Amino acid sequence: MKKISILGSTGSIGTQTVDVVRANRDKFEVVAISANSSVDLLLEQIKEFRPKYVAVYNENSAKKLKENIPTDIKIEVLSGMEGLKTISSLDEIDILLTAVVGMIGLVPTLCAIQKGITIALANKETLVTAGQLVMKEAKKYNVDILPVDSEHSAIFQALNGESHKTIEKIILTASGGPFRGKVKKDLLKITKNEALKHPNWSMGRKISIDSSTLMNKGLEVIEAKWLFDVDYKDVDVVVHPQSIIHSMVQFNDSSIIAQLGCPDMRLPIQYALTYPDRILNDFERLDFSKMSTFTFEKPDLETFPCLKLAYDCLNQGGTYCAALNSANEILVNEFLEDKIGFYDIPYYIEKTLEAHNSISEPTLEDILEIDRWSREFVKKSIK
Ligand SMILES: NC(=O)C1=CN([C@@H]2O[C@H](COP(=O)(O)OP(=O)(O)OC[C@H]3O[C@@H](n4cnc5c(N)ncnc54)[C@H](OP(=O)(O)O)[C@@H]3O)[C@@H](O)[C@H]2O)C=CC1
Ligand SMILES: CC(=O)[C@@H](O)[C@H](O)COP(=O)(O)O
Ligand SMILES: [Mn+2]
Repeated sequence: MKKISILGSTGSIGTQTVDVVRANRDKFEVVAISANSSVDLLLEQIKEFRPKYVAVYNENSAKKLKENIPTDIKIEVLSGMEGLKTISSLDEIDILLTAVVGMIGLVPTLCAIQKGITIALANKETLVTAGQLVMKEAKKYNVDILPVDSEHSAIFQALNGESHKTIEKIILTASGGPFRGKVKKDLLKITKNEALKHPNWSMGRKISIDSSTLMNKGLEVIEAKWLFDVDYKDVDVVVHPQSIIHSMVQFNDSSIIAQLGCPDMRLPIQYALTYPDRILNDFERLDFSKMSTFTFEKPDLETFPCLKLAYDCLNQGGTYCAALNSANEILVNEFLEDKIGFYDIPYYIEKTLEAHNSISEPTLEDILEIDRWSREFVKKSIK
């Protein structure tokens, strides 16, 4: 039995993790769950899985949950950042599946690493914000960071048994998002509902908007750089609208190894939870006889400047990626609240990056301060 704690059990990745656990009750035990404020869903998960701990970030929601837990259920209810840190670093857990959205996942993930707990990482913003620091700590505490993001799981699988020295480049596939093939003038007035319609994946709202701007791919280039310890110039992006090839690795003998599958996040979640084993499931199988086309294109950096901004931040180093991420988190939120337009996202990110004073070799405190500054800068700039 692997004992699991889930950060963000009520979201898109969180509920699919719960599905994987539900199908394999003999292999996994859910020890702790958490969310920001989704009390009703947490209550259902508590009744079904009987975890020992639940952490609710929002204090009022924590209070509400406590009042509604049936008296015959024994569970410790925690709240705030302390609650997230506690359920991430419990002595009794084997693996932390981090599926919160945003860099709020950073500190709890670091706490888990410092306790030697294996990380199944969906929360890409953690590595985007503090990749250097997180990977350094993981090395120090000899902790595996197992990717859940579909592209990174594909790369991880392609690298199985290979020597790091032989990697020539990583080829990240991108769906192109809902606006693939459009040009800037078509997108000036698009709405959040259009941006939320991802062609292949059903995901949370933040990552869906990131996919529509191609910022998701930018964040994934940064994530790949840190996870696989490669130069960012060796991470290429190719648009593959079918989302069947989840990513590829090219080796020094010109061979390319890819991982393919139907778009279903339960597969990379399951692989991270069972690694190094594979287990049987009933997920849909690919049928090549029914697939007529596999296509590939170059990403359009003029229409989707966010991807280029992410590469620029990697080139600059220091805290540029942290500033990019925090600005993007605020701007996506503003876009989702109809307060700004689609192209305001790259516009204000660029303004933030221009005004930002980068710190090389940042500490956690430096990164948290850059995060605070970037958020405030963006909010003031929008006003
Ligand atoms: N969805 C997908 O298919 C994929 C997602 N990812 C990455 O996985 C992460 C999660 O994405 P996704 O599942 O789509 O996001 P969702 O928005 O669907 O879910 C987010 C989860 O985080 C919780 N949460 C939000 N804020 C806090 C907080 N302050 N404290 C504690 N919990 C919080 C939410 O709780 P509540 O319900 O209370 O709001 C919810 O459980 C992101 O980093 C994303 O980029 C990567 C690859 C694919
Ligand atoms: C499922 C997953 O891993 C997402 O990150 C997905 O890749 C988003 O699709 P895009 O390729 O459109 O960003
Ligand atoms: Mn992805």
